[in-house]
Amino acid sequence: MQIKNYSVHYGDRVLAENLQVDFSSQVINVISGANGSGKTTLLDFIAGIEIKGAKGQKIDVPKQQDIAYQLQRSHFFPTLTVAQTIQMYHRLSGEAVENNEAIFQIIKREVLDKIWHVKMGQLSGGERQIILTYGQCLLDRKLYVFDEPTSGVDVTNAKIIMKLINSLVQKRQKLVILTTHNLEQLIDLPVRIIHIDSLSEQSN
Ligand SMILES: Nc1ncnc2c1ncn2[C@@H]1O[C@H](COP(=O)(O)OP(=O)(O)OP(=O)(O)O)[C@@H](O)[C@H]1O
Repeated sequence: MQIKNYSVHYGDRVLAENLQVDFSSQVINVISGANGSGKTTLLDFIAGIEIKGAKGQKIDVPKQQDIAYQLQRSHFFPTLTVAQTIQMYHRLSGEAVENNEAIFQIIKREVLDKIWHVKMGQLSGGERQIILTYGQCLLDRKLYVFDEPTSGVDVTNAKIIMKLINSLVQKRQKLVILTTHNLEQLIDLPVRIIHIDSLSEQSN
């Protein structure tokens, strides 16, 4: 998958100019860069959120209905329990993936079962992030996009989230793109790091 001739202009401010970004289906594609460098803007563009000022050519980007996009600090219904939240994802996706993939069963046993009847609004930020990532990974899509999925998450929970995301690539041959400021959490994982700032420098 590729984005070509990608430019973002906000008035006089040029965030990107004629960039080309290639994504691989063999590894986790990680977009890194400073605050405000345009990581979320690029994810929004890929996911089909229309952004005034952004344009580019999408090559082999799946249709919008084949993309799962998890926003940064996404919130779910705070009064639903974990069980009800997972049930909602099941209604969207069926239970086949959960039953076939060992990683789901491990996380269910080690993390979810302990908080199964707790309301989403009562969970810690890190716990909520695991539930939402778990739910996203239950969906059966071609492309999965995660905006800072481990932001504000402790080391143990970040590892769980990254294991889930990695299973999309390794076990289910899905295309995965994520952004992060925590490159150290990617050690030992098959990743391709795309430094958005240096892409901009190359095009200047
Ligand atoms: N509608 C808009 N008009 C002007 N500037 C905008 C608009 N939308 C976004 N921006 C600017 O674009 C820049 C890129 O934003 P973006 O959210 O993509 O950054 P980011 O790399 O994801 O940052 P962070 O690491 O802080 O999450 C920011 O400086 C933001 O202020």
